[in-house]
Amino acid sequence: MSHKSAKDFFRPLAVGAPQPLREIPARPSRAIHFFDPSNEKMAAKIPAMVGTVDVLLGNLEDAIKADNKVAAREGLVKIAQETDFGPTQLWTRINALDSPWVLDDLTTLVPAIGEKLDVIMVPKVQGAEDIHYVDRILAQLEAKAGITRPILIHAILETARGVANVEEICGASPRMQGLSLGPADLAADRKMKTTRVGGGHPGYLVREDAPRGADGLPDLDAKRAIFQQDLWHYTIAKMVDACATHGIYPYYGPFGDIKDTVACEDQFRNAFLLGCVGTWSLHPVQIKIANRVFSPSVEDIAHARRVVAAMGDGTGAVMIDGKMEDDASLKQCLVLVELAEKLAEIDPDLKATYDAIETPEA
Ligand SMILES: CC(C)(COP(=O)(O)OP(=O)(O)OC[C@H]1O[C@@H](n2cnc3c(N)ncnc32)[C@H](O)[C@@H]1OP(=O)(O)O)[C@@H](O)C(=O)NCCC(=O)NCCSC(=O)C[C@](C)(O)C(=O)O
Ligand SMILES: [Mg+2]
Repeated sequence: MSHKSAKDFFRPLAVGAPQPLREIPARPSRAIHFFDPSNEKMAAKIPAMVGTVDVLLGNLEDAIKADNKVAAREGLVKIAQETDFGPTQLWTRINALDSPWVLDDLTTLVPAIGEKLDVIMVPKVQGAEDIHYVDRILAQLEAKAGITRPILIHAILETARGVANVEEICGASPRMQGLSLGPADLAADRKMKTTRVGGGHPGYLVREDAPRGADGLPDLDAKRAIFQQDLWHYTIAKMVDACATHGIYPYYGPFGDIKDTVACEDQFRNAFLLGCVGTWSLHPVQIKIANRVFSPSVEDIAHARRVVAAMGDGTGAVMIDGKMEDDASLKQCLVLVELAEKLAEIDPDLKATYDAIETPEA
């Protein structure tokens, strides 16, 4: 595998293409809300959703019928041209690189709405070669269309090979913005035996030991607690490490059981706690869940500010509520405080909530 020299990594890949970014901005993206631009009823709702969700994503790939692929592409162009997105980001998910639609997706979208598109999500990414292909063609199209800032790339991990190559994918281009989990395709590709779109599985569990009976032997008839485990823990943790290593952002992905808002919130929170910055929303009901979960809680911010106040110059160790805090726990607290500040910039309700927190004397 040949790698570019350091001096060439940030060179545009086409004459006249915009300068690649040296750092990917940490823009709030708690919910990436999917819509089908060929579905007129759904598309009509999009302009009113601006400002209520961090990212609106016009989906062109799976979940769009083959007969509607052109209508979806054209519908997205129309919505993008007619809508002022304000603080809300506009993303798209293009068709897979081996599909008959992807070339037209790119050559249509970039000249028509390239200035408005923040991020292009590429499905079923297998390795760095897929990112290199999209990277070069975007540069050519941007140069031709006179686009002034680079369109970023987001890869969905939904094949075993993609997961195995996750680090080279993250480092393949300065356009790489982040990664999402594609649990349905990934399960199929790995031959996992779940038929669900994300979420846990009742068969994937650990069981409490049997209690000892009067004879000192395990009572195998006793009722024992079981704890469902997270099928996606390994992959999410791997994604988080790869993204943090490369300065880009990890996201959960779809939760297909739309009606089970409680389990959805649990799955999203697991991802938040492990380091993800956001998730997908497939239905309007999931936006509120994602915004709540991926915004630090009032309790977390109150605690974090106390630690920040108590730690002074950040060195040494102090006791707060019986617990030791030191340089490292200060850094943990700063992750939450800095995230809250970023979110408060774009979410006035959240700003009011955080502003109202009284920070007691340390
Ligand atoms: C699940 C579905 C079919 C239920 O659709 P529904 O019409 O049955 O739902 P509803 O509750 O009856 O809808 C209520 C209202 O909300 C609207 N609505 C409903 N959804 C949306 C939406 N997203 N955005 C905006 N509006 C929406 C809908 O049009 C309706 O409007 P109305 O009250 O005026 O009649 C529908 O919500 C939908 O199609 N969602 C998007 C699905 C999607 O994008 N799937 C692909 C991503 S997941 C994936 O690809 C996997 C992955 C990563 O690749 C891998 O793991 O491998
Ligand atoms: Mg998929």
